[in-house]
Amino acid sequence: MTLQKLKVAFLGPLASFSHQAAAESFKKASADLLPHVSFSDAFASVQKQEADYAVIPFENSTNGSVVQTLDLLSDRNNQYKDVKVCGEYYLTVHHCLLVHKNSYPNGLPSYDGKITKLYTHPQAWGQCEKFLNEYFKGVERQDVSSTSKGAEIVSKEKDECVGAIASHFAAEYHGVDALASNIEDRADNTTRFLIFRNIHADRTAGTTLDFESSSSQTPIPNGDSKSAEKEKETTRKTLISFSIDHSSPGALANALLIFKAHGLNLTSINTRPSLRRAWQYIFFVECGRKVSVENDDAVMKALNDLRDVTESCRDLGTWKDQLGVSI
Ligand SMILES: O=C(O)C(=O)Cc1ccccc1
Repeated sequence: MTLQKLKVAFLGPLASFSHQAAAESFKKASADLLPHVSFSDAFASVQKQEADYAVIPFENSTNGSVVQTLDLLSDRNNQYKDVKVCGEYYLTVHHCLLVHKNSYPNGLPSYDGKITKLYTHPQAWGQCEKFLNEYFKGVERQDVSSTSKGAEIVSKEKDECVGAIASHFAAEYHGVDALASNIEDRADNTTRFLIFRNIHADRTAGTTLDFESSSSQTPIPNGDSKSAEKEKETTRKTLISFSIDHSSPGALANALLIFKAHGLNLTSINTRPSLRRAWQYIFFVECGRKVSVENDDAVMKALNDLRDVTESCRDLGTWKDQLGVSI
């Protein structure tokens, strides 16, 4: 029997932050990491079971939610019905301002203001505002599909008046220089990546990976072994989306009360436009609970109750909290 390597989709090209997150979160598994040109391509790969997992940025500690990911999760055309979150990974993100090789050998002090265009992924601008305002105020900004793509463009661009925001790793990979390093506004700049899989797929990394050591379906151990004790200390997170009748007073409050009733602690609420009617929204609620025998079916019960008070609702997955865990 040949054991096929796991296939993990990420936003490419190689040397993007998503590549780094995929490599680190799957370092204990035997996995092929597969670059994709967009988040939607990576999601589609998991839906079609061409990839076993996808690692996708969900929010950044400086710049907030990644709206493209929320839009994928909105799944307005029902394209990704089997794709659910199964894990998360926190990556500390350090950005550099990249320029042509040897164009500024003396670094930032010798910078003469000649750069007229900068490239990066939309997520990165908001993480480096202070630096950009100080050195590149008014310079044209061009969104590209990934930070690594920006570094690649700088390496190929004949006109030397361009720069990109990306990692040191991307600088090395594409053969460009870092004019400045650690240009992020905050030293603790961290991106939370969600790990997605297809609920119908049988291939899994199983207990090799920290994030998959228990799923919402796994019965909670009730013994007094060390692992049972540890498991009880674990927080599980769940993501649920729903839409409500906006004309009905209290509709949102009623939906949120259901989380409280089942002991699910609300940790974040996001919205995206419903795109069915202007000024109406899809709500994304993330909640957490410490696992116990008593609350093992809390999510299922909450979803049942939510169906009575929402227009539509969807379980987007349950996974193990990695924030309180030493990784
Ligand atoms: O463009 C990349 O490198 C990505 O993986 C998306 C991204 C951009 C900025 C911070 C984290 C992830």
